[in-house]
Amino acid sequence: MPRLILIRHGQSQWNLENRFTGWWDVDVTEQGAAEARAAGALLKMRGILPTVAFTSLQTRAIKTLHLVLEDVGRLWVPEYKSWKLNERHYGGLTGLDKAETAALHGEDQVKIWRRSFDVPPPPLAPGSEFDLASDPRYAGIPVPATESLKDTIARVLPYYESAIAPVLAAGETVIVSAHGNSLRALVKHLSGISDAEISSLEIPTGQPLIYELADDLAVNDRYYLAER
Ligand SMILES: O=C(O)[C@H](O)COP(=O)(O)O
Repeated sequence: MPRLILIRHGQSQWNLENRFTGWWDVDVTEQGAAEARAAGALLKMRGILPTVAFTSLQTRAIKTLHLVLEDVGRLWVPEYKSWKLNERHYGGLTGLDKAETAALHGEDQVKIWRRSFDVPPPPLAPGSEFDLASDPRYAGIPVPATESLKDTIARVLPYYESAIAPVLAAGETVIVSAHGNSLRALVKHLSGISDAEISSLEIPTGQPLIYELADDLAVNDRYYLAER
């Protein structure tokens, strides 16, 4: 039977510093690496062993995936990376401290930027230190200036349908190591969460979220592995 394992990267350095990260590339902290190893140990203990892996082009998600796969003895499985699984782009908020931003713009405005469905943060200013136009991993890719969750869904969902769903339909156990908002996009679709309800869905770092699927990829069950 198809099975989907979703895991948000372990705590990142900018999660620790409470900074908006988005497409900026930061590493996991020691705690984040420990979260990933613990996730791998739990998957191994429960006998949930990935057979195909997907991740973004961002270090925190890639490293989390590799730490998990190492702990389950599956670094050898096929692995696919795509920018379409990147975190939502936080635009002009990239690098800012979330608390300082709330003090400057108000808690309500920051909550809208962080959790609304279709309101993007202000765009990244041209020439910003967080401009990724010259990053070789994005050569030929339309790097956004900012993204709402709706924008993120518009790139994550087609990738799920075209790249991930066919692998699941073949009966594989797929692990996707990604980010808070690119996974919220996926969970919104898989669990039929409304545009209004999605604002309250939070995905913790380093916790395997399991989807048990039917052969037609209908969702039979969804649970955090640590809670079952
Ligand atoms: O990109 C970030 O800052 C975090 O990974 C997710 O941020 P959020 O929880 O504010 O959406």
